[in-house]
Amino acid sequence: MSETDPHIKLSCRNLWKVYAGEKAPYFKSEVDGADGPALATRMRGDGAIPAAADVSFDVRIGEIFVIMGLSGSGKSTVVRCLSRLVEPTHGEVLLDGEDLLKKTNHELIDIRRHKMGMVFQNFGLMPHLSVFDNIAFPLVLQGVDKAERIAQVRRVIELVGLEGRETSFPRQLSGGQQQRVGIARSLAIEPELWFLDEPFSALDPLIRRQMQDEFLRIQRTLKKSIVFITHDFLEALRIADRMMIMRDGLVVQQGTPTELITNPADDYVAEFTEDVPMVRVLKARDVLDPDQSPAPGMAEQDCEACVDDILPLLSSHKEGVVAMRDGAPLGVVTAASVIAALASRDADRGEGAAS
Ligand SMILES: Nc1ncnc2c1ncn2[C@@H]1O[C@H](COP(=O)(O)OP(=O)(O)OP(=O)(O)O)[C@@H](O)[C@H]1O
Repeated sequence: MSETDPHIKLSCRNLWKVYAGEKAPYFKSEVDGADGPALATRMRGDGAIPAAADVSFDVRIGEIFVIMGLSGSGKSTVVRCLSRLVEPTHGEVLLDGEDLLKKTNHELIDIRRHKMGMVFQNFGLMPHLSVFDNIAFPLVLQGVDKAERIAQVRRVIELVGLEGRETSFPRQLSGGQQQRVGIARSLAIEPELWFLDEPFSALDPLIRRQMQDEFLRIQRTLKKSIVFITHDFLEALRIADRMMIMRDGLVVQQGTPTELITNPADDYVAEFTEDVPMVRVLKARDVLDPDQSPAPGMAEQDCEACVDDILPLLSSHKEGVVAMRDGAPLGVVTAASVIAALASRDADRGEGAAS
């Protein structure tokens, strides 16, 4: 059972959120063991909105779990249900095996204040407070004493690279800087669970990419358990350990970004992934020629490296690059082996989407 699995931080089980439920009430007995898609269709027919319909997934400790889907597919609803900012209609949300839906309001506030960090697309900063005070705010709510507060705010300001801007007000900062404040503020309480709802979508592409790098750097240090919403598959590809695609409140597919790209469940998933360049998906281990033996002096690269990262090496090492796993050669990547693999994967992808 997932709730006893020590690797799982958060487990969302058969979660439903039905809006307009007062017009068309749906009770526990109806959703228990129901066929999610069929019941969601019936609800819509009755004028209700099943914004989350039988949603189940796990977030493992230290992983980045990405939720994607078109506008209105239910991503924000699900994430808000995880912290009960939106009250679920039915289901279980297990944090370290304990059901948040069974907590009292008082217990919930305490869990949110001490265990959950949230970052939103519109930054959500308080305009009348300085950078320092914005970041300190959740610590004030927690009742952390002044000396500890100052030390902690300084720590997170350094972590996100905002030294020197402590006395600025949000209006004096660029979008990227404002989001750094949002990130620092959410990290100040050292949350175990970190929810990010399209945190970078308001930023221009260059800053967005820098912020993704920063985010990954911070995550390598802090190893939080993260739920991250995005519209952008390339962003998901860069950051996700695993991901989930939603449509009309339902989960369409879950897997690693590579699994979704190479084996999309349907056309909806395939459309999200169609612009993704395969050189950023395929790894050395996917494109090597296992029959070619490494020659002495050949360049080496880890078998998990992206083709995108190997191509520059291949241009200066025409004889090929040895793909290594745990210090042993797996095979040789050559220009010909890369081209052959790309051609066959593109063909597979075409078939997957068409079927
Ligand atoms: N308070 C509410 N009352 C009624 N319906 C709502 C409410 N909040 C959300 N919905 C509906 O629930 C569905 C899912 O909305 P949600 O905001 O979760 O989608 P989303 O995937 O996060 O969209 P976006 O990417 O645009 O933020 C939509 O049909 C929306 O209109």
